[in-house]
Amino acid sequence: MVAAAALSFLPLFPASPSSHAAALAASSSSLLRRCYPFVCSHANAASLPRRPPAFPSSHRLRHHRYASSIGRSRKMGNQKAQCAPPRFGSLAMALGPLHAQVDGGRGVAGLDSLGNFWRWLEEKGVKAPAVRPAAVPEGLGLVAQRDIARSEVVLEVPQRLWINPDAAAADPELGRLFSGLKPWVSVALFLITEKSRGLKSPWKPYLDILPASTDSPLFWSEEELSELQGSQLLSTIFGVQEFLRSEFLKVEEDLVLPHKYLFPSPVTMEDFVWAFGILRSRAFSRLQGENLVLIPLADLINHSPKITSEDSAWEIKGKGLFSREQVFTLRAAVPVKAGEQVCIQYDLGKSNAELALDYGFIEKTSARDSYTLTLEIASSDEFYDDKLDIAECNGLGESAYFDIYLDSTLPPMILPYLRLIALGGTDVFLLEALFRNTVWGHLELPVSRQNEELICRVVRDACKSALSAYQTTIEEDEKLRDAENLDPRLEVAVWIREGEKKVLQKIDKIFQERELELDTLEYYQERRLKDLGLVGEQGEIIFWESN
Ligand SMILES: C[S@@+](CC[C@H](N)C(=O)[O-])C[C@H]1O[C@@H](n2cnc3c(N)ncnc32)[C@H](O)[C@@H]1O
Repeated sequence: MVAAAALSFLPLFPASPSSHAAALAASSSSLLRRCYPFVCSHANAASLPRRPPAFPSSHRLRHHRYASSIGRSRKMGNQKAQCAPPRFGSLAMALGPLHAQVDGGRGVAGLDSLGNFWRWLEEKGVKAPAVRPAAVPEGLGLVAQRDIARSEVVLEVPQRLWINPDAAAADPELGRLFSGLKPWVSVALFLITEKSRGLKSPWKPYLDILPASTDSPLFWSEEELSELQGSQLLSTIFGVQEFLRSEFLKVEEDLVLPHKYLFPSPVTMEDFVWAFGILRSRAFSRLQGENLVLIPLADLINHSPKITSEDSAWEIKGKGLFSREQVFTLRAAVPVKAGEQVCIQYDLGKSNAELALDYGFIEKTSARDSYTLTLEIASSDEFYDDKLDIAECNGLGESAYFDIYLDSTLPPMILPYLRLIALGGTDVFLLEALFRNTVWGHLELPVSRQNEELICRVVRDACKSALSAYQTTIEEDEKLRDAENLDPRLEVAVWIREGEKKVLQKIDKIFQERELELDTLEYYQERRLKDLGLVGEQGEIIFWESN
C-alpha cells in the first residue's frame, strides 16, 4: 500500500486508491502555542476576505496553544519572575513622569490621567520607591527616579489592587454572574463594565491610563491587514477573531442579554476585543486559568530585547507576618540608571508572530522568525488507530505542531512523526503491535526510500504552495523594511512575512537536500540485515561458507 499525504489546506497527494491518507498540514500556529488559553490554527495561506474582514468559519480552533502575556513561564504564588534591566537610557520623554501626556494608542487621555493614576496608587498603598510611570517611546513605561541596583525592589502592589477573577467575582452587582465564567472572560467583562461605570468606578484612574488599542494586528484595519496577505500570521489572526466572536456571542446570549438591566451599558464585540487585547498584552500570568491577573503599575513595564534572561524579576508573597494579603513585587534584575526605563524580557520563547499578536511589536532578529508546520494523521488513514497509538505513546497526538525557527535546526520529533504519518505500502509491518515499543526508534532513521521520498515531496510541495501565497518577494520586503520612517504596523507586517518566507525556503532546502541523498541513505531493511549479520559494513551480502 502506498501512503498518501495531503496538506490540509491543499491536497498535495492525490489520494491513491489504496491510500490511507495521512494529512500534513503546514498551518498557522506558532502564535497559538504554549499555554495560551484558547486559540486556533488554520490553513496556511491566508488571504483577506472581502468585507467584513475576519471571523471566517473555516479555521479550526486550537485551544490551549495561545500562551499569554508578560513573561512566559511565571506562575502565581511564591514564585519568581524576570529581570528588568535598563534599555532605553535617556528615552524617557522630557515632560517628566507625572506630567507626561498619556498617549501611545490611547489618544490623548489628558495631562492629568497619569498624575491621577499615581495619586490613586499611593492612596491604595502601592510602593514604588524608585520608579514613576512616564511617557516613553513605547507609550507609557516605568522610569527610574534614581540609580537602581540589581535586585532592588522597584515596586510593590498589594492584592487589593489586582484585577483577576476574584476581583470580578467580588463585584457587588455582577460578581455572581462573573464567577461562573472562564477566568479571562470574567476579567474581560469586569474591565468593560468598570470602564462603562465611568466616574462611579473605583478603578477609573487605572482604566483611564489603559490604551484604547495596541499595535497588535487584532486592532489593524483591513488595509493594514492586507500587508499580511498570504501569511501564517494572518490566518492566525482570523482564527483568534473567530474564537473571540464565538466567545462573545456565547457570553452575550447566556449572560449579558438575560441580565442586561445589571450592566451599566450594552457590551459590544468591540469592547470584548479591546478587553482581550488588554489582557493579552498586560496580564501577568497565563490567560487561561485562575491566575490571570492585571497588576496596575506593574503592567506598565516594557519589554527590552537586550534582556536575555527571564530570571527573578517578580514574585508574589504574603505582605507580612499577620497579613493574609499578598503583594506583587517587581525587582530590577540589572542596574538601572536614573532616567532610564526599567524593562523586562517578556518571553524568550515567543516568535515574532507571537510578539506581534500579543503586543504589537517584533524584535528585529531572525532568531524570532518562525513558521509552524502542523502535521496530522488523517482520520481517513487506514492505519489511523495504530499511528495515533504510536504518536500518543511518544507524547504526540493526531496533530502535532512544529515551530521551525530560521536560526535553529529542525525539531527532532518532526522526521519520525512525518515518517509515521506517511507510513504505508510494505512498511506498514512496523505498525504491528510487536514493534510498538521500538517503532519510534525505527522512525528516527529512514524507513524506506519510498517513505523518505514521500515526506520530502509532501513537505516541499507544502512549502512551495505556502510561498506562492505571499504577495511580495523577500527582496521587496528587505527593501521596504530598510526604508526610513516606516509605519510601525507596516514594519511588523513586512518583518513577519519576510521571516515566514525565509523559514519556508529553509525548510524546502533541507528537504531538497534530503531528496538528493535518497540513494545514499541507509533504510530499515538494510539496518536490520546488518543487525542480523547478513550484510557487511560495505553492504555486501554475507554468504554461509559451505565446506
Ligand atoms: C505591558 S504593556 C507595557 C505598557 C505600555 N507601554 C503602555 O503604554 O501601557 C505592553 C505594551 O507596551 C508596548 N511595548 C512594550 N515593550 C515594547 C517594545 N520593546 N517595543 C514596542 N512596544 C512595546 C506594546 O504596546 C505592548 O503591547
